[in-house]
Amino acid sequence: MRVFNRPVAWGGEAWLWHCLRVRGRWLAACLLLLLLLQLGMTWWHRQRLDLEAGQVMAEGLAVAQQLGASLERLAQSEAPPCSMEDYALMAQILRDYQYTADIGRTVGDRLLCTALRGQLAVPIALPAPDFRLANGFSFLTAHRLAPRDPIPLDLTLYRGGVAFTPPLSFDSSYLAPEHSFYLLDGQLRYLFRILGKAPAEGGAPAVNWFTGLRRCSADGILCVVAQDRQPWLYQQPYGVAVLGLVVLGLGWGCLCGLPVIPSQRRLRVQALRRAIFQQQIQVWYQPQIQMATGKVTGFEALSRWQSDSLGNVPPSEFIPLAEQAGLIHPLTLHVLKQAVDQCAVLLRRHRSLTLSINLVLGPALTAEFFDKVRKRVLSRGGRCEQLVFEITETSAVGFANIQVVCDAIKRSGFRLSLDDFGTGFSNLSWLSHLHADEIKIDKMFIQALGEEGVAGRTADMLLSLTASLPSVAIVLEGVETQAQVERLTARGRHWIAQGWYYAKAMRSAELAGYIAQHGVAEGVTRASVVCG
Ligand SMILES: Nc1nc2c(ncn2[C@@H]2O[C@@H]3COP(=O)(O)O[C@H]4[C@@H](O)[C@H](n5cnc6c(=O)[nH]c(N)nc65)O[C@@H]4COP(=O)(O)O[C@H]3[C@H]2O)c(=O)[nH]1
Repeated sequence: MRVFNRPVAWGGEAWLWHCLRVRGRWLAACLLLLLLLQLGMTWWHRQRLDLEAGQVMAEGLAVAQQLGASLERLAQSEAPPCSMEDYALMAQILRDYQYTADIGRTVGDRLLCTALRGQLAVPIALPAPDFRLANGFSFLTAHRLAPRDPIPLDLTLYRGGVAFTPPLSFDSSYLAPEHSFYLLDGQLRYLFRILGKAPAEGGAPAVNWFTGLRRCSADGILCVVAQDRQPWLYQQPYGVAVLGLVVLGLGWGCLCGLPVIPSQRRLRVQALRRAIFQQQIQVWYQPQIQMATGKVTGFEALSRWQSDSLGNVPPSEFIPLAEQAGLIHPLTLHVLKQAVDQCAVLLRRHRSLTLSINLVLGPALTAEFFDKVRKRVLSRGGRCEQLVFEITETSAVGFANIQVVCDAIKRSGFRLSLDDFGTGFSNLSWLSHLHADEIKIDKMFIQALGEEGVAGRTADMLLSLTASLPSVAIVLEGVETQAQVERLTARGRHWIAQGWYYAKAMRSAELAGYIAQHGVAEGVTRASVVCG
């Protein structure tokens, strides 16, 4: 009997509900944090863009003001167009206003002269303006006056005067965004300046709210669009979605103890559960031998797990795992059924043979449980006294609990064996209180036999003690060598040995052959309890 650990009901569904119920507010907090972070970053980003848009707006307004003032001055002149006086004024204006590249006179849609070109031999017909403002100003963007002009100029027309400015002075919206950028603060930005086009009139490029902004002057004459050329992840809607998922995943995973990534242990428990319920756990049998005669008295059922994914897992690993994961009772049931069924013929044929089963103490080991086992044994033609339940004293579980289970075992007519005797917390009073039919001396003592030191002396003491228990069968575990056998038989007690010297655990098919070869010890079984 091993320690019965509290079963851990921790399936996928339970975990999900646990996370939702217990961790729901943490997840909400994560999302809120993400939202605040996003809002904060966007606010900070727009503040910077706003500042830059303000600078460009100031420049644009300066251009607009100078253009307006220069053309206003020309319009107020009384000098006849293209007269000497007029040229003098135009030259003065060119000097006064840095943004004005040239200035000229028009009549109707024809350009007659400019300050730099002088009187044109043939007046140039100007195309219709691109746009007009209510205040009488109209604009022509990127216009070449003559086919051989090196660059197109922007033209502003006002009451018989025309001012020439370099291209993009008041409208760069006709350029593709990737061609229109400024280098500000070492960062590449799109900056559009639209002079003379109120946003309502169209023409302003569409702005992604996350990556850019548009500012227009109060009179709507100048608009500036500032936009990041290489937006950050957090500025893009899909980026926000990705960030959201990452934060959600991390929050969920961390706060729920990362069960998303199944631990090695979880994987092992899952594999073990499958193995038990799909009956992949095999039961092997290790013979128990009457040392005096070398004949078989019985055999112990031992679980073997050859897992597809984990390979051969020894019982020392999967039995404790089954206990911790609450799977030990299903495992016991499986072993019991398989063993009783596989050994039915042997047990029927040899009434003195016993079948030993390991038990782990737990609440499922009730009188009803043993009653069901009893019925199964009887239905297969066996006898209750042929079944030995081994309990281990390795834990300080309440003695009262142990006694209840032991009483149920005895009342059902089965035999009771104290396994690994000497290693646990029990004291000798257990022997009298539990009415054990058998004691199994742990292999630790057998292997220490003859040694100097505590283990050797304890082994000696335990073996001497057995002499005072004539009605209890003594099974010596872990007998491995000829020397051990000789030493033990020399002590003159008819012990039963279970060890590799005689045989290792084997399949049921091999067991029949082994028994046939070595014979069955008669009359070893003690009290014959009638159970059915
Ligand atoms: N070094 C050495 N070892 C020997 C020798 N002779 C036998 N053994 C090993 O000693 C163990 C005896 O079983 P146990 O004391 O009940 O100890 C068992 C038992 O407590 C537990 N166990 C095994 N199968 C089951 C099971 O189906 N149910 C439960 N509850 N426990 C089981 O796992 C323990 C270990 O089982 P196994 O690995 O099969 O190890 C077995 C057996 O293979 C020997 O000469 N030398």
